[in-house]
Amino acid sequence: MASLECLEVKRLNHSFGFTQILKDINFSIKKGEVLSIVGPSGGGKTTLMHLCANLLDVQEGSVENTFTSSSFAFQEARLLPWKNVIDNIAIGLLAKGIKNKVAKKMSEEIALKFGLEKDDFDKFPKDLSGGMKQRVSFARALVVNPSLLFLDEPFSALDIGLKMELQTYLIQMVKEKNLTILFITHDLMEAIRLSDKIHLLQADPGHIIKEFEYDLSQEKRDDKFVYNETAKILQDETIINTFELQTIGFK
Ligand SMILES: Nc1ncnc2c1ncn2[C@@H]1O[C@H](COP(=O)(O)OP(=O)(O)OP(=O)(O)O)[C@@H](O)[C@H]1O
Repeated sequence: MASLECLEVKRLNHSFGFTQILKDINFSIKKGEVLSIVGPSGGGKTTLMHLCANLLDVQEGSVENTFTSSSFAFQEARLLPWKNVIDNIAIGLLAKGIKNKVAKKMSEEIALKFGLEKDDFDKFPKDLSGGMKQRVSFARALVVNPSLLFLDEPFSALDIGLKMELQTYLIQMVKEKNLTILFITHDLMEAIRLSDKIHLLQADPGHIIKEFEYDLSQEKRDDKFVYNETAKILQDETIINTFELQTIGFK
């Protein structure tokens, strides 16, 4: 039986003060899909994600979310400074009513899976590198086994090795657990590596101007596929205009 879990965005408009940020946004995400919203800086991607994730009140239009659970990872790890690595990871589990001892054990297991070491478990965020913080942030988001994961530029501050490692892990989760992802990025290569669908958000006000679809399953996408598809998309007239690539000599 097909899953009924779905996120549906209809005729969404959003303004801050007198400035319209989003205009007539429509899309839906089904269970197991990875949808990326790409677009230039300031175009309204984060605002759109916050509306979808119920972190911001909808002013006009609707967001219907029937996923059973969701979690987030952001560009900055947003860890609680007064909690150590394991306690930061365990937050969502404890909020779900899971017993302290079990939550701790689950957090330790996922911490190891995400490349943290036993020596790191008692460390506080101030004593972690940026990459370690992001590992903790991913572990915290995934330990609750979410049905829908919201990702807002979570890789942008990471080195290429860690980026690939975390992306490979996500792809594995999509395949094994049918994880659904709404992914915000301005990195086309990243979007092509991970997404079933890419929606291009043009700014002023932010609206979806074009959609791209990729059928090849993510675990089969090698570097050649990603480079070729990125080269192709960079020649797309709408992409060139949206990212204003002609002014920097890409044409
Ligand atoms: N709380 C707020 N109050 C007023 N203006 C805001 C608020 N949040 C965002 N904005 C404005 O809305 C516009 C879109 O911002 P948003 O962060 O959604 O864009 P973005 O596409 O995610 O950008 P980036 O890729 O740089 O993170 C920007 O002009 C920003 O200054």
